[in-house]
Amino acid sequence: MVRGRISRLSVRDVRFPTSLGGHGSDAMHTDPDYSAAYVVIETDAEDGIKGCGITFTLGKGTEVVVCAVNALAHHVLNKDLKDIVGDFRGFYRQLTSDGQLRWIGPEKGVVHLATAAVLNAVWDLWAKQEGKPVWKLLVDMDPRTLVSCIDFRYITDVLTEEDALELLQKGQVGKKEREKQMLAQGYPAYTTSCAWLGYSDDTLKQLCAQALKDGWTRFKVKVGADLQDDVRRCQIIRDMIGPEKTLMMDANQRWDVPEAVEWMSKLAKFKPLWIEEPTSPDDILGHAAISKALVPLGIGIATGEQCHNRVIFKQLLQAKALQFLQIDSCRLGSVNENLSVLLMAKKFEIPVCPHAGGVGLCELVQHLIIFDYISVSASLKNRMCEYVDHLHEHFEYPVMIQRASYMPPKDPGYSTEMKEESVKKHQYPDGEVWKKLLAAQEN
Ligand SMILES: C[C@H](O)[C@@H](O)[C@@H](O)[C@H](O)C(=O)O
Ligand SMILES: [Mg+2]
Repeated sequence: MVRGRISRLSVRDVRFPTSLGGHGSDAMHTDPDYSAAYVVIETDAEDGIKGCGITFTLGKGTEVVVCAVNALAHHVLNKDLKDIVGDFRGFYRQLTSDGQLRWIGPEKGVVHLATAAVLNAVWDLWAKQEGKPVWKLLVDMDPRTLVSCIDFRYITDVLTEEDALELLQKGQVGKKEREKQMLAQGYPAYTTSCAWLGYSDDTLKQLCAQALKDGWTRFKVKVGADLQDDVRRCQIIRDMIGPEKTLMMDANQRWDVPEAVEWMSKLAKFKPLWIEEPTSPDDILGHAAISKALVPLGIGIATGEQCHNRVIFKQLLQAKALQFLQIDSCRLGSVNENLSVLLMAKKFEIPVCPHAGGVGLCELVQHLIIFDYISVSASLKNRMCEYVDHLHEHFEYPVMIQRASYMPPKDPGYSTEMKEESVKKHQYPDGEVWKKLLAAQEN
């Protein structure tokens, strides 16, 4: 089924001026322009099918990721897709272990974001050629093939190939029923879109009222910049959603460890399910200390959107530093590395609640979490996938939300293909949208 030699790779810098409306803003990222390094790979096969992949960025710096994608391109060009996916572990290893490029990683930062964009495009291409959405490609794949996509280097002390195989084989039981359930009911979601930090109280109230009308029952609010503001905003939301609905808080790495504990003790009365990214994403023991202090107050720790790689996730799990694990489809090395993290989370019995606050992240991560439910976790307890209501109109296959749940995508691929018109308009700095904005800034 898999065909063609990769004949072309292009990468573009696509930016949306979301900062103008405060969309996506938080305590650390006060002016985010949701952006992507957008990769398209083509083959010499006659079908004309292209693979599209993104990694998520915030405006400035997208051009750096674009450079890194170009630096990785020679690993992909002129390769047969059959050879890539036939030894996907080897290919992942080749990309992440480039003897020169790994010096500016390894498996972290810009070069890893670039790896994600390239691999996301490969998964999109593979799934499109198979005529299946990525989640279904994964669900239908036999456990041995799934395991052959994973690089177990650095994680065999907690997850060996044999462990992974065993977990996936166990996951086969009841798979058909769970797939049916997903197709009928979808995967539960929560919304972050009402309560970005840059929104006024009026906007917050209006969006929250609308979200309640639309059936949302789980809400995330940004905190961390100013305690009085947090108290006021959390009070507004809690009053509006009532005591039963779920509230989460997200500080985006704003605090030191003692400050996180102190601040959250003051917000505990709003009964948050979790505090997300209370401190530096690299501080594993710091997260463990915060977790130890806050779990008795009924507050869990969630983190992962800026977790470099499977090694850090391994240590967060080993150190009991998190109660909710947030995978990211563009920060980790695509499906391959996410598979290893889903399996480690299963082993440690920690619920996975993916990160999706960005452009295209909802589109991608829905595939991973639907696969996780059907083939790995088999549980919805304490689990939900983030949703943000921004920029879906720029995608060829946008997410479908019904009754506050992600409905499994049916179109082949990874839902990553962007509308050419949108890409052209938003390309930085020459697209129509940016030409206008940059000219206005000059005047
Ligand atoms: C800058 C971005 O919008 C972040 O604030 C966002 O990803 C956030 O942390 C989230 O959890 O959705
Ligand atoms: Mg977050």
